[in-house]
Amino acid sequence: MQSITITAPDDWHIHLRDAEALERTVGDAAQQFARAIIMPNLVPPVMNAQQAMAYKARIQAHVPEGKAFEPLMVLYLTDNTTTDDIKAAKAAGVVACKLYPAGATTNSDSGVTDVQKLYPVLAAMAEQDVKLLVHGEVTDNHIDIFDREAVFIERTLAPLLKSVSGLKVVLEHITTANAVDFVKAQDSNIAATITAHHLLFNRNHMLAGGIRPHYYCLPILKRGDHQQALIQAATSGNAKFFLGTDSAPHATHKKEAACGCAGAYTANAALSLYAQAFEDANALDKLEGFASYYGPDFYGLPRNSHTVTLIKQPWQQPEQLSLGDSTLTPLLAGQTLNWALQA
Ligand SMILES: NC(=O)N[C@@H](CC(=O)O)C(=O)O
Ligand SMILES: [Zn+2]
Ligand SMILES: [Zn+2]
Repeated sequence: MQSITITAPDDWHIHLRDAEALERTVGDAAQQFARAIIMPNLVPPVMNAQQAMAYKARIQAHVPEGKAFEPLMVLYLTDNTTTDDIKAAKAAGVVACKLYPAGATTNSDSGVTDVQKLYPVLAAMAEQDVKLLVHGEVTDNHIDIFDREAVFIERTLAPLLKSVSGLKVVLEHITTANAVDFVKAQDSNIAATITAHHLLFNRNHMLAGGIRPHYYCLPILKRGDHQQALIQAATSGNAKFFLGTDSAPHATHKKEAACGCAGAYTANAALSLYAQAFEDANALDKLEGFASYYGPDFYGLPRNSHTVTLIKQPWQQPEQLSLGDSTLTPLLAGQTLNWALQA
């Protein structure tokens, strides 16, 4: 049987939510990954060190017996974040802050309305070596949803990088050739995460032959040529591109709705999905760098010392998974996945 053994991977962008969701989300994440960057878009958001540490403890309480899983905590930047918040966060072990342009995505209403006003806070982050993680989309109604990432890069990210020096920035869940080209052209302080679903799918999967809400996430799936650029970047061995699932649970009834929520749940099958994408690109030998080396290297953390093995053994992605009192539909529900994580 074909198999591949790699250094244990980490997830550099995941949504675990809170309360009764944690049993599902933490269980799945800990099965697949040794560490994860925990997104702070709770309601209300994780805005200070104290909230981050309390959230971390709630996550840790749900790590299954016998599993080691380290949540890496992130603050949610608002118009009111101060340089003192950054110092306190750093002292508490928070590794990054997340910039959500207000209104850009799920639970981003408290996000930043004017990024320039935040430059002093970003400068404090650079000084303290707290990373900036960015949801890179503009929110203007008149900008086409398929162009929002490219416009954000030009209009917001490029000036930000020129104005705040020394800041380490991850452009999260990139979806376009524009983002790939931009990140490649910057110095080593700028990197990007790529999801499994943006490697495996393009907007045809979501829209041709019927509208498929479980493929709807933000930034939205783009044209096939953008997908090809992402595959090329992820499998190139360029250390600026690394794994971030953006696994984001929403109850099934909230996705299969007249106004469905944005987010794809991939945590329970993350490594199977990435292995498929890399195999399809004939690049399984590049999976370890992408999944297990470049993330910790960028964050200045040690690589994991244990390994995991993936075997080519078909299994069926469940139709539904429990999520507290509700159910969620994972990506590719009911379909056969070729790669399995060895227990
Ligand atoms: N990616 C998504 O479509 N949704 C994420 C938010 C985000 O990462 O933008 C969520 O929290 O549901
Ligand atoms: Zn996002
Ligand atoms: Zn996300």
